[in-house]
Amino acid sequence: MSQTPAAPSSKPFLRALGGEAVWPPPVWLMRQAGRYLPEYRATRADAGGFLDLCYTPDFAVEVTLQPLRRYNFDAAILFSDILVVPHALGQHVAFKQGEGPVLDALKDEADLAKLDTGRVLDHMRPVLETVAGLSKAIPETTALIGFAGAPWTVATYMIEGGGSKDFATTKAWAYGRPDLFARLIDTLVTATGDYLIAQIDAGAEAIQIFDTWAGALPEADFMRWVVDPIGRIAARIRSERPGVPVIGFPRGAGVLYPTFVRETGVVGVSLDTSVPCDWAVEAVQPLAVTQGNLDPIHLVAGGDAQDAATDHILRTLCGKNPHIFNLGHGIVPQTPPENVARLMERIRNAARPVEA
Ligand SMILES: Cc1c2[nH]c(c1CCC(=O)O)Cc1[nH]c(c(CCC(=O)O)c1C)Cc1[nH]c(c(CCC(=O)O)c1C)Cc1[nH]c(c(C)c1CCC(=O)O)C2
Repeated sequence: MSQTPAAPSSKPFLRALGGEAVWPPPVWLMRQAGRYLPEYRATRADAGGFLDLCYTPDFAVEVTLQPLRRYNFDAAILFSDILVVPHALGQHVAFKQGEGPVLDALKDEADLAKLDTGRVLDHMRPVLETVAGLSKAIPETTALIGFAGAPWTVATYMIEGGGSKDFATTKAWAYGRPDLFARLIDTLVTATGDYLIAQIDAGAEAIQIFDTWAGALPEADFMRWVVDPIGRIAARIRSERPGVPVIGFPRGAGVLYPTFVRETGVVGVSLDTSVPCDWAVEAVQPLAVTQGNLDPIHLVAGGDAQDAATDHILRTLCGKNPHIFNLGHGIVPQTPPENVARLMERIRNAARPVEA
């Protein structure tokens, strides 16, 4: 029996992930829902705590839609956080205003043994309800992105008990007790895979896996703790939910970006701000659909410098090869919303570069 090929999507973001050099390039911004928007701050105040916002579908749907209303982005990203996975596994997680996340740090084997993958999907019910609500609420041409943190980055928060400058405790586990650390990573691969498959079943059309701290590891450990776990999650999605594109974000991977793409099999890869665009055209675009990589601080500074940096990405990464316009990391709270409007206008009105 021959399979009917899927109808080409009317969603520019999904067309780009399918390999089409869409013009103007589809655009969304990492952390597009957040504190730079006054309407986000108002909803967050109504919700109470940050986790209440994540676990109350009406609020979470509302804050996901807020940046779409202003800027008509090509994709919506589920409003949640990467740290709902440790929370779902039974670890204590809190978000303190002005302090960022605080977790009860995992100290030993006994703490590891308490993590329970069996409770993840039940815990995530409200988040999955948000995904289902969003898939009905977003405009027809907007794609819905589900996401999770990568095992390595999530493990750093679980072991350090929050943010960290040098990940010294996590690295000491990874290097000194790789057997124990592998158990944590395996737990996260299972929980994250279950959670992402459930997001797809609730309506997510693409998945992004955030490995914010991938660049902290030397090569051999990058292969073992970044590439291998993300590769296993991506392979599971390919086999259990074929056709749903996965975007990896191995922030700080540098010259290992091509290796990351080849070894994980991701369809898309998000380039951080430090990746030179001309290098990415040669080294990464033949292997995957790229996304990125405007410095989020350009959206703070604004003006001609923002325009010039935007044009550089449009002229190099876009037009010839499929590319999704985005930032190289999340938008920051001090961003003036009018600079995002300026960016959108610049991208949507740009003339397609003439092919050399
Ligand atoms: C490392 C990481 C986290 N969370 C995330 C990452 C990976 C991406 C990256 O590197 O930026 C991912 C994330 N966090 C959030 C989203 C929502 C969707 C979106 O992008 O719009 C996404 C995709 C909401 C959030 N997650 C958080 C906020 C701010 C919370 C508030 O309203 O006070 C938002 C909107 C809190 C958070 N969450 C995290 C930290 C360190 C903090 C505190 C620092 C900060 O406030 O930015 C962990």
